[in-house]
Amino acid sequence: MDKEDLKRQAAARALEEVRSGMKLGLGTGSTARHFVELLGEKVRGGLDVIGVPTSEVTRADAERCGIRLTTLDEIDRLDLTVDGADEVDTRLELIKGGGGALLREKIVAAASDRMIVIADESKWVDCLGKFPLPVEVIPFGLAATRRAIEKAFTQVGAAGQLKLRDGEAGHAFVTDGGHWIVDAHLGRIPDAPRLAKLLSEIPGVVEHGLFIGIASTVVLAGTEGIRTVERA
Ligand SMILES: O=C(CO)[C@H](O)[C@H](O)COP(=O)(O)O
Repeated sequence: MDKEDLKRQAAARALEEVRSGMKLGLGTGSTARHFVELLGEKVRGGLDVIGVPTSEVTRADAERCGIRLTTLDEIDRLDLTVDGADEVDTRLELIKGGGGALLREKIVAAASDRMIVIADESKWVDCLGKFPLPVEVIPFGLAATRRAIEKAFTQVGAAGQLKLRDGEAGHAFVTDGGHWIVDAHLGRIPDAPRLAKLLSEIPGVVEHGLFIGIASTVVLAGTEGIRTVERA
């Protein structure tokens, strides 16, 4: 079974949690896209839901699939967000933002009663940090912001290279919010909750890819089957 099959299986399991009338956060990335496609099939079969997309790419996918969309300005809370992740640890702390949508993903997940993370089992780790940690930054004063980010890493005993994410034609990658992303190649993040707090205090940092205490459930699809882990 290839990875896309596993991602789709995880997405299908999460879909079992969706009921008519729900307001849903729609994640970004290849695994979340499977969920959007499967949800679209249900919607075409009569399921009545409304979604808030976490990126322009997901907005386009959802529209193509016939899913009704709204915004967080028009509705209050969401019942459920289903999204992928780049890494998940045993405390259900996440690294997200490989696809560059971390800011909207975090806003949407935080506005949801539940967040289900869907992933293939390769995303499950003992310690976060092998996947480069995305940090969304304001272009103004980038060098100063980078220094502050590096200081935060030192404070938690982490170290590694910070690389500005490349976009098209030699330009920096630009997020849906018009910001840049620096990816931190740390290898290991010893204290993710503390690092999350420190990064949030840096003025030039818009958001970071550490999702702490946000995911309620992780659905992991592997060759042995599907495993569901709930946050303690
Ligand atoms: O955080 C994300 C996008 O910003 C994605 O959820 C994350 O990168 C996982 O993507 P994929 O399902 O393609 O592995």
